[in-house]
Amino acid sequence: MSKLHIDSVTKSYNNKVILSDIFISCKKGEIKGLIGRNGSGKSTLLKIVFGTEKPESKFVRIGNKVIKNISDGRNLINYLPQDNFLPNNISIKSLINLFLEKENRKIVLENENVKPLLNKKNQDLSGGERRIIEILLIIHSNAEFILLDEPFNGVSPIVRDYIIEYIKKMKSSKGYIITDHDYENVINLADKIVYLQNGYLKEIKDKSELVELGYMTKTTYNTVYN
Ligand SMILES: Nc1ncnc2c1ncn2[C@@H]1O[C@H](COP(=O)(O)OP(=O)(O)OP(=O)(O)O)[C@@H](O)[C@H]1O
Repeated sequence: MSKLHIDSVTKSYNNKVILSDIFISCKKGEIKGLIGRNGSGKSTLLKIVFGTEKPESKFVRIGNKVIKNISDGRNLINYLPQDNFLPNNISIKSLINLFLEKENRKIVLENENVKPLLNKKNQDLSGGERRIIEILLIIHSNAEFILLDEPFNGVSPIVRDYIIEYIKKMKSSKGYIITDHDYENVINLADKIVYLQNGYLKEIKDKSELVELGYMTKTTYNTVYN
């Protein structure tokens, strides 16, 4: 079974260590939830794994293949950035044809949420509509491992639920690392939760640890979980 193995990730900005010798792995069929306070380095970690940010050190491997840059990871790892990444002035239909391999297009072209948008241009979509298109393009790429940076950002509850169900439906064929401030849904969706703080990753075994770690107040925890 394929496994994404990420090791020895170290990154500093302006002499401040953001990531200190990070290790994280993900198996096919597994969803890892990555949470942490604002500025803890979650996006930086995902960008480094994908290859758009340069670290001081990293070791990324899928199966026996070492991934040193974006081209090594082509068809193996894909990444949904926090911010919109699709070009403007191009119809959604053309974007689907451009981004996806032929065999993966039909399922997206025939998706009930996508169909009404096919002839619209990217810049004419609402934020939530754009996020659905972006997520579907990433999930239906040939990549075996998917990194999702704030997939629920700016989407209404109904769209968020749709995305959650969609990821669950697609779970068996891919591995996911997901980060989002919608921690409740990340926690519900993920098989394992890791918490990033002060450059280190810690596996969360019990949600109550999130209070001890200062991620949420006891009041919020009691309101949400008790
Ligand atoms: N290009 C950059 N130059 C300098 N500092 C940066 C740069 N990119 C990120 N940082 C800093 O690195 C830290 C981690 O940023 P990052 O975006 O990875 O955090 P995050 O956990 O994803 O935050 P959020 O949850 O707010 O999106 C922050 O303190 C940020 O200011």
